[in-house]
Amino acid sequence: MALIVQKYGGTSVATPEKVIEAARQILAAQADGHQVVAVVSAMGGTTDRLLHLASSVSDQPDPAQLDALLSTGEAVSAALLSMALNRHGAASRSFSGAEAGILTDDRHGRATIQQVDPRRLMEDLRRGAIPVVAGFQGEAGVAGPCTTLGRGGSDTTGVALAAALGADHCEIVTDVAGVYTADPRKVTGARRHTTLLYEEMAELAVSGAKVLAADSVDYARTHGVDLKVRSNLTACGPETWVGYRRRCAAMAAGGGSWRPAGLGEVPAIAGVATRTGLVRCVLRRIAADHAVRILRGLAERELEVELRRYGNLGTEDASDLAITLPAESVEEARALLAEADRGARLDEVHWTSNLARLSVVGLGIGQLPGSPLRLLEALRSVGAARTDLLVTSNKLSVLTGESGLAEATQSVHDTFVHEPAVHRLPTPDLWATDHKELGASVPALAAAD
Ligand SMILES: Nc1ncnc2c1ncn2[C@@H]1O[C@H](COP(=O)(O)OP(=O)(O)O)[C@@H](O)[C@H]1O
Ligand SMILES: N[C@@H](CC(=O)OP(=O)(O)O)C(=O)O
Repeated sequence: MALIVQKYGGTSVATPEKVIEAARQILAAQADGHQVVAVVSAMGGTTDRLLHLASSVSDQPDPAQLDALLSTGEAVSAALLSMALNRHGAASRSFSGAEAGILTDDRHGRATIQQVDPRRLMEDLRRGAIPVVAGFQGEAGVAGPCTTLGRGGSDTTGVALAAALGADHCEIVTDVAGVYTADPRKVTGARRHTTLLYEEMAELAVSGAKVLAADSVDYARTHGVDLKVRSNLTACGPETWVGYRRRCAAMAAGGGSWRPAGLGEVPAIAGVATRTGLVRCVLRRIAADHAVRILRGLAERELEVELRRYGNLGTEDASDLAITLPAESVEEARALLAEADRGARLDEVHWTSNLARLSVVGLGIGQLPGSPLRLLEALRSVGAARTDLLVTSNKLSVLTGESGLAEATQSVHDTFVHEPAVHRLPTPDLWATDHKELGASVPALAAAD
């Protein structure tokens, strides 16, 4: 019937029992007449253990060797899953990313998929076999060295294979039943979405909702791959669909009429997400050429840095510069500042660590008057620190302290998610004709699970 790519995350292959359960679900899909390509992550905790192992041998491991090491985690789970499938009589073999035809650029540790040649997988599918692909990895050009795609990269492997194989959709199998309005393990009352648009999911993912890796959502959007996020406990339970086509279908089934949010109406909230482990660096009164040198240096090193503020607070020739970066990048950033500082005065540098960014995502939320104020109020009501408010059309975000983050997130979720939602959808070309015919509105949120 359909060709489906099923990606099993680290939590879904964490133990031999879970590997066997994954095999059972794959076989059930095959028995239903579907062709399945499985993609697996390393068994839960393995990648962190391998990183730790590397650091106990070298404080600066060669990036290519680090990739060679990290890719073994996925190789283990792929081989185990194939064995479990074989044991139940299914033809199956495991593939490394390279064997599966995944070609990347050569940026070790954060490679980008450039091309996928799925012919070997297709041969196996034609023979009725079930290919199991090690996620998170590829090769830098044909017969090039092994590369890895960055944390959470197996999601991108699944989506890229689904696109290359022309699969019906890509299933992301994980330890929750879909995408919620906040991490359901941390926020009481988080509600599962039945459908989400790529744009909503992409903002949630970059804001820290780790249920899907941000790169995989971008890949899915550009290649038109529908994503189904579901629990590893059952293939028939609740789920969340991410993509235009599925939202259209859900709208058709929902009845009612769709309309964009009017001026002053509350847009639908996709969710609240947090990122921890951030550090803020403020440089006071630095000269413009110096600021440019620093920003250029950060960009050249490809450090993940957010420019939070750059502005002149009164004096003509000097401004304040505020940046936020993940704690892992601080050492490199400090070295860069010291280098850029040669000959300049940099005595007023302030570092603040243990920060978190708390974001509220919703299409059009930034254009709604008063919504930034409500975010600040929600934080104030629980005594949470708040600084560097950022407002974009689809997101409000603020820096706060890591301590008290749970309470702050709950308060912001209570404030925004329990308000009545009106659906505000972009009209990509794909929809231009469809939505008029469908003329339906969908409750974006299922009843709380
Ligand atoms: N908005 C959200 N919806 C669902 N899960 C979320 C959300 N935000 C964070 N999560 C977390 O993401 C986790 C799943 O991601 P991850 O641990 O990377 O799983 P996997 O091992 O399957 O890749 C969930 O257990 C949940 O705690
Ligand atoms: N093993 C990699 C790749 C991955 O995607 O893992 P998971 O699916 O468990 O998030 C990581 O830990 O980042």
